Amino acid sequence: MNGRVFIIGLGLIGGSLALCIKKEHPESTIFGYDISRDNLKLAKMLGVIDEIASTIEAGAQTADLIIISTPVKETEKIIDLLSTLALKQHVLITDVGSTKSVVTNKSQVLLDKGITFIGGHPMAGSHKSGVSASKVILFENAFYLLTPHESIKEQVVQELLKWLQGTNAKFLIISPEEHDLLAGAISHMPHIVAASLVHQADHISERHELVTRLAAGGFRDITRIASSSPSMWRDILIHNKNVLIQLMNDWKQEMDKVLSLIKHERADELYDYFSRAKKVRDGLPQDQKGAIPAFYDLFVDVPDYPGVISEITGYLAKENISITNIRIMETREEIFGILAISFQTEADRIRAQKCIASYSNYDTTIG
Ligand SMILES: NC(=O)C1=CN([C@@H]2O[C@H](COP(=O)(O)OP(=O)(O)OC[C@H]3O[C@@H](n4cnc5c(N)ncnc54)[C@H](O)[C@@H]3O)[C@@H](O)[C@H]2O)C=CC1
Ligand SMILES: O=C(O)C(=O)Cc1ccc(O)cc1
Repeated sequence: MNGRVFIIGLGLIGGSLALCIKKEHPESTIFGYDISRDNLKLAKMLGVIDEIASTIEAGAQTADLIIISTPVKETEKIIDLLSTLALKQHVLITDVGSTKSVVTNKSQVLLDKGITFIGGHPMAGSHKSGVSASKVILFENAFYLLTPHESIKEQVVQELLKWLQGTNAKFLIISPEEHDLLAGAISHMPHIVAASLVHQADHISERHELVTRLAAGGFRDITRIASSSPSMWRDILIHNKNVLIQLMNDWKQEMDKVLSLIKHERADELYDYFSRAKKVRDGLPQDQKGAIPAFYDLFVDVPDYPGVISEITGYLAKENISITNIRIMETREEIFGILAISFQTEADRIRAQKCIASYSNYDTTIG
């Protein structure tokens, strides 16, 4: 498509969408604005945008598509500002925020003026922030939820889908309320729980220094999302307050139930509790991206000697297999092998397994 795309907020998500749109529509012009001048210059330097807009006003007025990819509280203010500007008659405005009810309610100021706004949420990302973390494949196979108001014509939704085709995401239309309940359960709650587990371990470490070292394995993996941007998550939780109050109360009740089972040593019921959770968890789809991205991990059973990482990465480099993370596990408990390597795709993991088998005698297992 040939048009002017204006991205407000050039971080991980705004930058990644810019790359996806440019890949699919090379004839379009992508220009951006960010409150941080340094970020803006970096986005231009990295080739994520074609042009810099000096202000939101300057960028918005000539745009055919406007994507608001700022923290959700800022998105509200930007929608207010956009509603005061003289925009192109057929401009399409969307956002990428992790909450949808507050933002879509706010978008009424645009709809009242005949300006189209379609709420959006690409349900993929990372605990990393900033334009330098943007990737063209970030949304591949991920769900991308859209929450158009019922007054929005199908043809306009199709136009937005066309712009966003380069994400290779799976688009679903859903109501803002349903979105917030689902995102609350599978994304917002896990972030709260991950942060709380980190706090708990941190308190214990005041008395037992060893806890930090022992926390290197599974604990580190399940609390990875506690490394996400604190300001982003502060805003998400406040926006989704009503849903989260309900979900957290349910969670507290659930914890009380488990506490009581432990206290009274109800062995059979505890077994059932874990057994039912295992069954549900084992049944989750493995070949698609959820809100919290999966990593394709491969564990390599290697002797713990200096130089082992470069030996393995050397084999992978010979076959041009890129990795996203590599680490020595500090515990052998529950996993076979001590070198954990993460890949972007399942195909890379399979190639890596074959590659390591052909260059060495090290055993590998899939995590
Ligand atoms: N990080 C993730 O994994 C995901 C985040 N989201 C949502 O995407 C949005 C952006 O998140 P990220 O890209 O991760 O954050 P980020 O921190 O990487 O980028 C946000 C950018 O917005 C800029 N910004 C802040 N206020 C601004 C304003 N008033 N005007 C212009 N620019 C402003 C910041 O300087 C920053 O460059 C958030 O609403 C978040 O809820 C959605 C899906 C995944
Ligand atoms: O891996 C992580 O840190 C995530 O949880 C990614 C993420 C963050 C926010 C979203 O609205 C959707 C996905």
